[in-house]
Amino acid sequence: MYAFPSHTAASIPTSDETPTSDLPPLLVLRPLSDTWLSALNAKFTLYSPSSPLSASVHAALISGAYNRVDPALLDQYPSLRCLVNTGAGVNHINLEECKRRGVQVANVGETHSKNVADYAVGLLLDVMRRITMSDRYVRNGLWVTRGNYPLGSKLGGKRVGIVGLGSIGSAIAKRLEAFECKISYLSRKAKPTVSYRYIPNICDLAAESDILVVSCALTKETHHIVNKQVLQALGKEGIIINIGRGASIDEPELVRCLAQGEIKGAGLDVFEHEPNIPKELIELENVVLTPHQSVFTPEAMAEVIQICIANFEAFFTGKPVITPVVAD
Ligand SMILES: O=CC(=O)O
Repeated sequence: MYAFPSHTAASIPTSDETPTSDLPPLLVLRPLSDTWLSALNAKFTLYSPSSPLSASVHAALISGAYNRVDPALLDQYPSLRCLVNTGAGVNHINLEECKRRGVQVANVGETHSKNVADYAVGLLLDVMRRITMSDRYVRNGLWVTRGNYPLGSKLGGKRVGIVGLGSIGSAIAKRLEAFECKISYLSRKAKPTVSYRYIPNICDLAAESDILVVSCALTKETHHIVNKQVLQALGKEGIIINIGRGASIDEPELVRCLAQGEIKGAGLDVFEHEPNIPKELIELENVVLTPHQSVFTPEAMAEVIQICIANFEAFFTGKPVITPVVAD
């Protein structure tokens, strides 16, 4: 999922039982690039999970890709009081268990929202205007032998249903307003501050949309929120975009609907069992597939490092973390 290059957590110089620095100790439970390592090394003494002292460290850096934070993991590190997650989604963290054990949890707040929103619009334009498909067509020499590629559809003016109008969904809506799209949304509650239409039922939202964009957090309530009925309500001309979490869509059902022409196309950056993607999906022409990368830009990464450091600095000076995640 998170394609951070180079170092793995195991390659962090393991501080031994006699710390040689006064910098606060930090357990690193995720792979790190050189940029991360040098930024963190300047502020903290880094411990890898294999360090004999790891069980006594109070703060840890984690990521959604590698760390399911469940009672078993928390048992291994009984001294932990602060976890900072380098992403936005926290479906891999048992927040109630953290709360029960007095572990503060932070993520990176809204840092990723604009990047993810740009990417969602990019995927949508790609699917509708068939950009990747046309690229394949040209590369395969088919322009010469078969002539022009079939027309894609216009995005402007389409009805877009946004599932989850949090900071990512709102940033997507704002971008799509510029395309004169008609925006409706589903979220836990209607948002009095927005003018978009609130449709509290997902099947109704799909039935009233040409495009469904999934941008909600993955929770018990949103697991497979897009199921067979929703896809059927979206209909044969419908397009689905997912930049949230794969398991918000019933993936086998999505593949079946795409293959049988029950919906028109999909742009997917997330999947149910990453990095594994159903073979049938890969074989389909009407989809654009990318490897869970909507958050990644160098600009976002620089910001993420600063936010993670600021959270740890708050924790180590006895203050609450600055971008807390709270259990519902
Ligand atoms: O998917 C990425 C994130 O949760 O930040």
